[in-house]
Amino acid sequence: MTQPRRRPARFSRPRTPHPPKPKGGPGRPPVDDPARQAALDTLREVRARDAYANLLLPQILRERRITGRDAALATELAYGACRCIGLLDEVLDACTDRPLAKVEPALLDVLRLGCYQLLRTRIPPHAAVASTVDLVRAGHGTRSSGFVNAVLRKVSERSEEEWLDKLAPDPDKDRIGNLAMREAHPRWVARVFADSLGTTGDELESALAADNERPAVHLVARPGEITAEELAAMTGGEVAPYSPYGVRLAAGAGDPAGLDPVRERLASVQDEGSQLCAVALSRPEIDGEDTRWLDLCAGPGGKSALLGALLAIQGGRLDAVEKAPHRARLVEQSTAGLPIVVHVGDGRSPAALGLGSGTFDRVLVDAPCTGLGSLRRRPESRWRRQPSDVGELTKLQRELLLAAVDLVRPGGVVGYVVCSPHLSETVAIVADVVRRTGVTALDTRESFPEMPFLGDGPYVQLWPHRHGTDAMFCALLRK
Ligand SMILES: C[S@@+](CC[C@H](N)C(=O)[O-])C[C@H]1O[C@@H](n2cnc3c(N)ncnc32)[C@H](O)[C@@H]1O
Repeated sequence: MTQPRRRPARFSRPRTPHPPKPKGGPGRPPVDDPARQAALDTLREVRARDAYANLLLPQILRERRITGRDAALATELAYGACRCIGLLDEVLDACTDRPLAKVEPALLDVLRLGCYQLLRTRIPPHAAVASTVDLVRAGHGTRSSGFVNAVLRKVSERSEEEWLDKLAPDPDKDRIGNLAMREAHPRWVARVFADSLGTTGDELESALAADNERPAVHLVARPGEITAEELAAMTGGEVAPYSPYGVRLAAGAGDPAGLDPVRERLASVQDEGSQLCAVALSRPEIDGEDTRWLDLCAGPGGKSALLGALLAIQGGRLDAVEKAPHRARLVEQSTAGLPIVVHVGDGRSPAALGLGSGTFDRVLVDAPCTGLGSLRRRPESRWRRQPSDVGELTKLQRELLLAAVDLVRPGGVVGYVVCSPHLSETVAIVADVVRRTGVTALDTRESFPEMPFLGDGPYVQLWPHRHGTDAMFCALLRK
């Protein structure tokens, strides 16, 4: 292994250039470090079984009764390390004498956990290394712990900034690659954001950085049952800036499922951007009847519940289609008591479900997508998604939107929504369907009257760094 050149530290965090060598032998008892063990188990399951960290870790914490500071540390380490797996691997690769692919996967998990602590937390380096090495010794013996100790000691010789200066592409030659590594995104995702924003400048950096922040939790107050102001007073949250039904919970407000209004079905958890896209469908004026609405991709039912509640007030019925039976059941649960009929089936074959051409006044297509607009919610997902996923999804999105245009009546409105800023999933799909069917693109910005920074239109692309919402895309079309 070549020793990286030392450079002056730019960060003020405490640094120990040479953390102590591991002590103790193979007979040492397993460590009692519930926070790091929980984080490590999460990293392992994410790698080995494609688990979702944001679903698995809360379960581990509950089962092991890990609370308070340990729970906070486990969360910071597990989510933080998952978010920057690619960056951690670049640094680790520079500190090992064999390719990372040849490192035993279970040891790689440990290295990632240790590397994250060294680069991105205030944990003193000697504590980060020693506690990580203890985890290895407990599970793998002294030989492996020696290897981990040696690699992490190398990592600890530089701060994150210094590693980035050494490893990131030259910004003058590859600005996107540089920002991608600095903000811990795959390069292709940074490219997608740059294409959608139309810049590789400071705004791209802000957009990438926003994915590394933990999002605020939003509730939606069910229309006709409770107002946003009442919900805010009951939950200690504050009325959200844009959605007429939104409440933003204070950071650290705890599990929203335990809040009284949520248990009593007066409210549910829903990103403010999702609320706005559902409400937008209801906003353009239409002539004549306005009582038959359709949600063509309904599971798990967040937007159906909001649309169904609006229809309960004005009179009408929502048909909700969902292909996956278990998700259709979730729609039924989340919309119980509302004027909604749930159909299990494929939205591309609506006739098989008894849904006729030209029968609906408004149709929502909240299509399956890459989810590149909600990376801040799913720590590991940016590294799991592949550019090759896009082709299959865009085919499905196009087919679903064409089916929606067929199902809406002349004069009715179709809303096309994805949680992604990828141009292939957004404007390219809509442009193609407009061209093929002759529907009219509405100025969708008019149906987001509360929102600033909506650009030139006619469609709406929300962004975490601009609006504090997920990066939802919405296009409204009139037949
Ligand atoms: C983005 S999610 C919808 C989220 C939902 N509108 C909400 O607000 O809770 C897309 C949904 O479409 C479903 N889906 C995928 N292919 C489908 C198809 N061909 N027909 C109907 N639903 C489909 C997926 O199972 C998934 O539940």
